[in-house]
Amino acid sequence: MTLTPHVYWAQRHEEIYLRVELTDAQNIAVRVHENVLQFRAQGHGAKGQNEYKFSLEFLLPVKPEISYKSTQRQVNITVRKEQHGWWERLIVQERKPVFLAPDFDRWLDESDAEMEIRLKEEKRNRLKASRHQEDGFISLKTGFLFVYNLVQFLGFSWIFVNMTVRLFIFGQDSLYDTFHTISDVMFFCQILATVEVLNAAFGVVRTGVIPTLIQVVGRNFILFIIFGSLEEMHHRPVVFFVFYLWSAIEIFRYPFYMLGCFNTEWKTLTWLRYTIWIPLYPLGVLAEAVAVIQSIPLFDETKLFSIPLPKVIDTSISFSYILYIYLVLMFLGLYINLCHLYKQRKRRFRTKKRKAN
Ligand SMILES: CCCCCCCCCCCCC[C@@H](O)CC(=O)SCCNC(=O)CCNC(=O)[C@H](O)C(C)(C)COP(=O)(O)OP(=O)(O)OC[C@H]1O[C@@H](n2cnc3c(N)ncnc32)[C@H](O)[C@@H]1OP(=O)(O)O
Repeated sequence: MTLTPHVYWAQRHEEIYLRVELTDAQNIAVRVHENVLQFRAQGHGAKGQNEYKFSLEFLLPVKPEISYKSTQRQVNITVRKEQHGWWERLIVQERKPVFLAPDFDRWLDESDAEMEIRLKEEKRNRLKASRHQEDGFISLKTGFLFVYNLVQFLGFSWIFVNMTVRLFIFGQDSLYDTFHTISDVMFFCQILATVEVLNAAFGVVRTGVIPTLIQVVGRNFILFIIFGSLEEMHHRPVVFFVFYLWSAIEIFRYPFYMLGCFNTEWKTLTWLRYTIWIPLYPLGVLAEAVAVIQSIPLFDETKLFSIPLPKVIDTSISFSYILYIYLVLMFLGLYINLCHLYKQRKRRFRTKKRKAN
């Protein structure tokens, strides 16, 4: 005697779903030939562990390729309709066989199914639109970062090359007029560098705000307050050392970022970006500290930026006190940024190694 399993069905405009109630089905044979689906399998059904089979002649043409998935409780079969449309019933015979019933878990009537299609379509369109928006934002961000890094690279390269050439041509004399030849471009680059704090704050780049703030505020303090406001500092060799050390890292850092904008890297450049800060950063802070120390008597003499006290006391608080505090802050800043750069270096080379494995 042929045993038939319970079969439940539902449809969409493009597909037919069949759920065959057989537990632990094995040796499943299912195929569609000339719109007739034939199914045979062994499993546990309404009549216990047995071989079960059934066949269905579909009402309208279907594609011969079918897909099925057997789970512990049932076999799910998906058949694709030859033509997109809604069928009034599943099979050719008007009287449905007793083993066949609607699958109410998946059942939709035609208007529900149309609504489902519309919702899917809308979801797809929304996804597409947000992807377009995202792509637009990413390319705008990449373009902005690339131009920013390029401008900084050109600025710092000009500074570095100019100072090197002048050193070769004028020797020691070039140390005394660095400020006059270089300061305009350095002012421009360092004002522009405040963009890096905003980039970090608004998540445009993946980096911490504090290290960037320390870097930008630290340099701008030296550039604008110590060098910019005291003419007596302009001819000191310390300007040369500070500017040279600052630009020496930037001629590697910015091209590294430029390549990063296109997800590209040049290993030597990456190594230089994450390595030469090791000698340059402490030397840079040392040069900046020398500049601050040299400026202290000048601020005392000129009383520039001193804070006046009430007339009866007839004195003022010299700016040099602020500079002593700043000297302490500098070494605190140096410590924070050395730790940050060390972490960034470890992260970069660890990731690279993992990728290589
Ligand atoms: C709170 C204020 C208190 C003020 C107190 C003042 C204290 C004073 C302390 C003074 C210390 C300053 C001394 C300093 O002036 C001395 C010198 O500069 S000497 C010369 C040597 N200097 C250096 O080597 C430092 C150079 N500067 C830097 O490295 C950065 O400015 C720093 C913030 C320190 C670290 O950079 P960052 O955190 O950004 O690390 P990464 O380069 O690894 O970048 C992280 C990821 O972000 C991507 N990124 C970053 N910037 C850009 C960009 N412009 N364009 C594109 N992409 C960018 C980068 O690719 C990384 O992405 P991923 O991880 O995906 O690779």
